[in-house]
Amino acid sequence: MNTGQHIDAIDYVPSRRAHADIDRADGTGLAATGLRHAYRELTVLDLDAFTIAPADRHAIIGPNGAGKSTLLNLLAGTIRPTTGRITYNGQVITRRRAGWRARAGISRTFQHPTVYPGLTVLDCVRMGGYHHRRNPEHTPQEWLDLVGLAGYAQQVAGELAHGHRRMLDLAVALAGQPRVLLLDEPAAGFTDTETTRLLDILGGLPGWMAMVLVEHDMAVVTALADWITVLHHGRRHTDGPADVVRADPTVRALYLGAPETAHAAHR
Ligand SMILES: Nc1ncnc2c1ncn2[C@@H]1O[C@H](COP(=O)(O)OP(=O)(O)OP(=O)(O)O)[C@@H](O)[C@H]1O
Repeated sequence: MNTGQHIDAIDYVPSRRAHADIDRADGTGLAATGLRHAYRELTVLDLDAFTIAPADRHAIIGPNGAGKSTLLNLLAGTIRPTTGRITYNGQVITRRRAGWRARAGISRTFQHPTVYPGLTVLDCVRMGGYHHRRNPEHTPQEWLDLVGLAGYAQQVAGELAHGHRRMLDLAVALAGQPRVLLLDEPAAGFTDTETTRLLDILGGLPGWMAMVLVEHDMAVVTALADWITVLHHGRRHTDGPADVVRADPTVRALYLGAPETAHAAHR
């Protein structure tokens, strides 16, 4: 066990979500065991287990630097764990790169969207769905319609405003026809109108699509998630059904601050 200074600050808490959840789903789903990530000697994430079964809507919350994006990056394959194992539908994918995982059904959006800035909006979505080009569920234009960018198809992606760029990032991820959608602060920097639109879009996605949501905005978490994991200094502070975690006095005191919103804790 690593003894990095970050991690020692909080007790180890086993997940309330058993690996039986994956078994219940006939072995399908995304599962990590003994997942640890360190930068040099500093461990920034240390989780015994983390599982996503089909149709799960799972939010990861916690203060800045808690390890939320690190966990998402490990699941997406953007970074590799220092130790631990990740499986997807029973297959070990720990060393698989992000592109391989996207083709296998694990797509993600970014905290800072990195859409192909020189391509048109439409071509970005074509790229996102490239591996399904012979048998797409929807055309690129239909994905743009869904996210409200129908009128921007021929615009250069790098010239989009922040909110539109985020929506494009989502369309690119969806064009990959994910079974697991990883969302890194999808509502960050959005106006209330854009957040409402985002919630409509995400709430309208097929029920079988699993979602892992890193988000500071508790209104978004409440609208989308049925399960919450609270990370603190890289460890699971607690997890459980969304309403139970939101009512937990320690979570409220440590993280939520003012009722109903986490924004205050992050500003
Ligand atoms: N490339 C890196 N090199 C060194 N330390 C890093 C690196 N990336 C992240 N960290 C550290 O890892 C810890 C976890 O970072 P991470 O981005 O996962 O936190 P987070 O919970 O997503 O935070 P936020 O809410 O601010 O996005 C932080 O202490 C951060 O400074």
